[in-house]
Amino acid sequence: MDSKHPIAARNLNHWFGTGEARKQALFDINLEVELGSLTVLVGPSGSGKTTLLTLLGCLREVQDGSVDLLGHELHGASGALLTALRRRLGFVFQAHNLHNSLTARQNVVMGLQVHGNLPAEQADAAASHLLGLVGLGDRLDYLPANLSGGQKQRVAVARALVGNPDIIFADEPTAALDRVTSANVVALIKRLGRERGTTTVMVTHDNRILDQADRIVTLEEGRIVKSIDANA
Ligand SMILES: Nc1ncnc2c1ncn2[C@@H]1O[C@H](COP(=O)(O)OP(=O)(O)OP(=O)(O)O)[C@@H](O)[C@H]1O
Repeated sequence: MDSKHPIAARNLNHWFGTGEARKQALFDINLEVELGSLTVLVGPSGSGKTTLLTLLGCLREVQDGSVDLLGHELHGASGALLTALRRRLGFVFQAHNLHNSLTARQNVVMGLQVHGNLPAEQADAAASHLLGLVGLGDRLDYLPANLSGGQKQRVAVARALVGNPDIIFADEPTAALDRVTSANVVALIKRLGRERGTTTVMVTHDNRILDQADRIVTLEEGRIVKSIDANA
């Protein structure tokens, strides 16, 4: 891999549908993401942000062009390689996909299980620690049904981060969070970037996050129309 860029997309195009209904959603996307940085994708509804995020995150098949992720080409990659790469990624999407029969802590522990078998005590401790960091230290044993939307979102954030991923992909992760919690989540992501070189790519319209971003990439009608390096 180009060690400075855990993600590099080149001449990336993407289409949905077939025949008459076939419609191009992304046009000639070129993007390099710096190691340990926070990159934010913005743009109007339907501009292709989620499509791009899911392509970079191995959640959608690359049809045309190239994505180099952690030193591996995703275009034409085998299922086994994609599975191995996904284990190195953390995802926060709006549909939290929490398990309703598991407590907050057990849900976060699930985020560790793809990484092999940590002793249960250590896994519990890591999950409790992360839940404490997102302000849910007093809700460890609550079921999702007894948590608010914002609290469930925080559980999803903790689950994405607990496995110490190389890259975090997040779609509006702070949408349902209050100001303080949102700031905490962003501070945590920034700290992971500094201390562990964790790279984050996030779709968001949250101004509090835009202020903290290293790069802001604007999409319009499937094209990158602006890319601002906030540190330049
Ligand atoms: N599964 C799909 N099948 C067909 N078309 C799709 C599919 N997913 C997205 N699209 C289309 O691709 C384009 C980009 O959608 P995408 O969800 O990436 O936009 P977005 O910028 O994330 O929007 P939003 O901010 O509303 O979430 C849109 O025109 C959308 O209708």
